[in-house]
Amino acid sequence: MMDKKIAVIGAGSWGTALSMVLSDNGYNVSLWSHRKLQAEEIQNQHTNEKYLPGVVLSNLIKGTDRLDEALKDASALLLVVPAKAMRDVLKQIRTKLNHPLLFIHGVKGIEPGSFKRMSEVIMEEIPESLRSGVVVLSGPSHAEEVSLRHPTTVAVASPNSQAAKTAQDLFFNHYFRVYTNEDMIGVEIGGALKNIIALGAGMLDGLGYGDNAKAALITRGLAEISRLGTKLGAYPLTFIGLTGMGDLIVTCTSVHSRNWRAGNMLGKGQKLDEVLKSMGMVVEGVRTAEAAHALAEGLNIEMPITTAIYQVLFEGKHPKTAVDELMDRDKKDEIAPLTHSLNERMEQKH
Ligand SMILES: NC(=O)C1=CN([C@@H]2O[C@H](COP(=O)(O)OP(=O)(O)OC[C@H]3O[C@@H](n4cnc5c(N)ncnc54)[C@H](OP(=O)(O)O)[C@@H]3O)[C@@H](O)[C@H]2O)C=CC1
Ligand SMILES: O=C(CO)COP(=O)(O)O
Repeated sequence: MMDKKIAVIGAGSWGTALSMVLSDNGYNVSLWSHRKLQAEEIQNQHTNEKYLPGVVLSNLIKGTDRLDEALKDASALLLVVPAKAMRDVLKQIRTKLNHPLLFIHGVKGIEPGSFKRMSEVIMEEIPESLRSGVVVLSGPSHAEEVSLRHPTTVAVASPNSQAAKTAQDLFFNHYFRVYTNEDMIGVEIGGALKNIIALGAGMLDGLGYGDNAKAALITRGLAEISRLGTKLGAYPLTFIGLTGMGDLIVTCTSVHSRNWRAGNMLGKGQKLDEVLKSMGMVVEGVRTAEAAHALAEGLNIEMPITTAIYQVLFEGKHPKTAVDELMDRDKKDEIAPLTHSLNERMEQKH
């Protein structure tokens, strides 16, 4: 049945966990992997041991390494590949598409080089006639916990409220509660930039600092994410929601987080190259730190924490020195700069 099939593009941890949510909701899922062996494992063994060890997948989830097969008769498509692979995968999809689909993505990153959000990349690569809407799905949601069907909340955001409602209907169930949101910019920026702060949280833990430092990092990290996001056109209140504060809490405090784990190794003195080699999964915060740093410089936005993490990642600064320098900056008012960007945003709206 045409409207009962969803194509999931990207068979890592998140693509696989979201396929489970969709199959629990009764949808046939075609889970596409760019690796033949992995597609065969999903199809024949009903497992994806590398990315979600110990989990058994429903018969409704079919593995394939053929994009045309994944897209055939699907009414919606969920993109869950690393941000740096998004444009290339979309170019491949474009050549196989012959009917309009709802494009949903669950990617928390910014395109390296262009510094574009994922929805911008989708709209550039897929002609309007071949998409019935573009939606981002984001929020505090580790794949490992979703695959155990533990209570989880996310938001689906799109300026097209009908598209967001359709995505909400696809994913909503008793353990996966989905809210709609119209602020796609805020949701994409919050989801991507929290990974930088999660790297910082891991570094603090690696350095042996405690909960005070972590709470400071999360709160002041959110302040600078909001500053940049608001300048890019986001609605300020989005950042205190699930996809802002919510995702910061889960990523900065959970051992499931790859960004936290990578940061933790860096804090303990390991080098970035060896950390990334040992992870075996995507650590989006590293490239996003580069993007956020460049965007902040271009727009003249103060993002001291992002800058410090960028310097640790790419300029060899020791994490302890970065913390010391952050603490020794000039005295500041806590709220005034936020009020300023809020007022600026309100003036733009009127
Ligand atoms: N894991 C989680 O809990 C969550 C993740 N996310 C976001 O989802 C996105 C995907 O992350 P996640 O699933 O965790 O990542 P993983 O590292 O677990 O998996 C990434 C998948 O994408 C594949 N891939 C890599 N490059 C390409 C390419 N060029 N073309 C096609 N496929 C490719 C990988 O294949 P290969 O095996 O060859 O590397 C792998 O199957 C990220 O943006 C992440 O931030 C969002 C919420 C939760
Ligand atoms: O975004 C996530 C949870 O909401 C997953 O974070 P990591 O990519 O750091 O594992």
